[in-house]
Amino acid sequence: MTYQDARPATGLQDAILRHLTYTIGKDTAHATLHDWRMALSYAVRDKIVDSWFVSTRTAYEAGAKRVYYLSMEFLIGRLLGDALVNLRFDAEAKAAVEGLGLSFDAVLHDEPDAALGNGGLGRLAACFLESLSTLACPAMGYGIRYEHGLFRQSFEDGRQIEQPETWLQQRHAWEFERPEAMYRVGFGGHVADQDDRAVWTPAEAVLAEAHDTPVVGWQARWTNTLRLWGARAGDPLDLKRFNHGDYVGAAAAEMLARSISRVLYPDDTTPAGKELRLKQEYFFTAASLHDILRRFDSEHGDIRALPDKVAIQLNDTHPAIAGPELVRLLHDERGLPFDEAVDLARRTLNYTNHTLLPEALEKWPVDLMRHLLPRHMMLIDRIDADHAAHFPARPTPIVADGEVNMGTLSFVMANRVNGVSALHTELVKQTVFADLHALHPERIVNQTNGVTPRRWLHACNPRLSGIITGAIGEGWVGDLEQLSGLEPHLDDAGLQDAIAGAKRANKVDLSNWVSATHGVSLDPDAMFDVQIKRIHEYKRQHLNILEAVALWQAIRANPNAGWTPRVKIFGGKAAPGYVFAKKIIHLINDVARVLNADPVTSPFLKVVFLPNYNVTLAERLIPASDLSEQVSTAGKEASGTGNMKFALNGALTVGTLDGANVEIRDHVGAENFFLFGMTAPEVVARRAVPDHAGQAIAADPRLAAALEAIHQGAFSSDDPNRYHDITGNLRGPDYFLVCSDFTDYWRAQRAVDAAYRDGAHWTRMAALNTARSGWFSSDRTIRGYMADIWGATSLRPGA
Ligand SMILES: [N-]=[N+]=N[C@]1([C@H](N)O)O[C@H](CO)[C@@H](O)[C@H](O)[C@H]1O
Repeated sequence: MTYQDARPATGLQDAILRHLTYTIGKDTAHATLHDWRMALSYAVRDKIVDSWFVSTRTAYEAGAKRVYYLSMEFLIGRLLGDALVNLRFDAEAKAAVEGLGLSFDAVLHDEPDAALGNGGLGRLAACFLESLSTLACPAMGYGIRYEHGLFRQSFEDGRQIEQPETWLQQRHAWEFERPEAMYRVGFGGHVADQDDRAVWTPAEAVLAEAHDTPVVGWQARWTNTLRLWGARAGDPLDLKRFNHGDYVGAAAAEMLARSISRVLYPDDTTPAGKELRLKQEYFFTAASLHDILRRFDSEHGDIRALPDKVAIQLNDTHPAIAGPELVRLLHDERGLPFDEAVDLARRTLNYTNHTLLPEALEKWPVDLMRHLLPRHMMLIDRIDADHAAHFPARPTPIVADGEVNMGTLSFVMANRVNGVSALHTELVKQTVFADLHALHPERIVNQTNGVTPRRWLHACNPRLSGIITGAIGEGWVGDLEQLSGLEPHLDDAGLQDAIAGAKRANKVDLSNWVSATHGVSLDPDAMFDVQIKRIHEYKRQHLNILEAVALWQAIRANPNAGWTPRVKIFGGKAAPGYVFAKKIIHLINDVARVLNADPVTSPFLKVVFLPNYNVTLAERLIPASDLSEQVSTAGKEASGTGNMKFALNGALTVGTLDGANVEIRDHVGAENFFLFGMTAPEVVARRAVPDHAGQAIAADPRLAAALEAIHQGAFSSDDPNRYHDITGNLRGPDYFLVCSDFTDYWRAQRAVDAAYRDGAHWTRMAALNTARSGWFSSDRTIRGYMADIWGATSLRPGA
């Protein structure tokens, strides 16, 4: 079967009207914006299905090796705009919708974000699926169909308020139910020996029901599947109880079952550690492995060929139970000898580590694991003993101190383990997995993260995208390293003006939106200095706001010193239980209230915290950004991916040598990057210095004054002691070295001010960031996984 181009035919307006009538059941006179958006979505979806069927058939007939990406999170965002761009229908759709007298923007913005993730890890999974399709690599994503994604964030008196997210309140246009793909997943119960085979009899079971979303690649030449599992009870209603008027009891089983896929745990990096979370992790992992083996059996005969035909990627430790579960399916259910089952599983599984934060590595109490998954606990002990037997000299136990270390389990059961940036991978070898690395020196490899250029440049920044295509053609969208072709053109004044003009127009759009939705007016000629990411101490949003306070004080002291007008824009959610992070949010809002009302300084400095940061808000903010804040304590941010999106869209980075910042600086050139702060080894050394914060404060009066203002309640006159926990921490332990990096951060920010005042120079640096960021495409990352980890190939010639 040769490759067949699956690109579809057109006539979109007719299709929209047909779906409005026959799928939505509305006539044009009564249709709502939502109806039109659904009709357009169905019309577009029809065209994706054609590519989907061809891709699915081609993969089957090729008997190709398949990649399975197991992730508790897929931070997808909206799909309509992305589908239109990948189908190359965005222009026609705009014409069709406007031809029907509607606003194209309004229709697109009617779609809720699919916020099925917390941050970078979840968004990376979504970018990876899109690149897997663009590269025509047969693959499936497996995850959970949460009824409620990441909570909605709003502010009340500057405090974060969480409300349930409700993306499924209305029909989700992009999914197809697959009731035929339904699996029973057991929990609890006991294990008995029958004719020297372990037989697990669960105490309870839920059904995992599949919902498929097609993932279309660039130019719709290939479409893979994202399969999300929804949980439901075997018996949805206990009629006897119902007939006895016990209505709650009658629905209890259904409620209990559905709670497994009810809501996403809102913790980024740090694990929830709750029993329900472990149930979620086993639920989707078990259903996915069942489905993978069913498909394998339908295509291939001998299970011993599994590693040749299947590569499974574990997105962090969340699906780490896949190791024992696959051994259970091969050994207990299919009768393979234990060692062979372990070997097959190990050659099929791979694990990505996304963080070094000790508190982020999942550890489950042995009692809980034994209670919930008795057979798996037995297998974990046996795998542990088996590994220890191979390396008696250097014990690296999976089970220790009454806990199951899911990181060690993932490592021991993986063929390849990878970090997500060059620095992170080295630190993984030197710290969290140093012992295991010594035992298995070939196992850890690096795959530096990437982002899809379709969503994160072509779709979200059409102005810059058009200019680039005008200069070098459109090949860059599918082959991002072609952006380097821009560089020889950058002396052309016309091109520079166009690039500067596009950035300013994006900033005007953002200013209009911020003023319309938040009542804050922003000067589009001011520098837009943006920090958008989850709120966490290691990401140091409090270093950024401390600098804002110091700058405010400096401007007040000398208003006519020729300050560079700057707007500091923040966005990001704090895990609901993370009190210190929520305090940082409150502080930023309190500082914003005071600074923005200050007639002396507000022409030069404004602070805005935009609520409910999500994928769609990122798509609005990043094209309008001049400065990207990547200021984490070196050695803490495994990679970052926002940093790549900003560089791609011509925002300059002020950042530390942490995560992928290091590689961004290498690619864009040190002269086009504002570096500051200690390196990872310097951080470790500085932390050992007694009273390192006190010393830094004593050496920098500006820092001392800013801290004192916060401490004295300058931004919380209604509650002067409100931030004593923050100032107490920064003047004391300051584990993330905010104070020790402050002086150099201030220096870097003043260098940024100076550079921004030279518009042509700034534009050139910005354009060089774009031209030299091609390597940070998730297509490049996925090619790396295909070659170095999965041994998978593209089914499209020349991909
Ligand atoms: N979990 N986790 N880890 C992260 C992010 N918080 O989601 O994964 C992201 C994706 O690998 C990284 O970019 C980021 O540095 C890292 O902290």
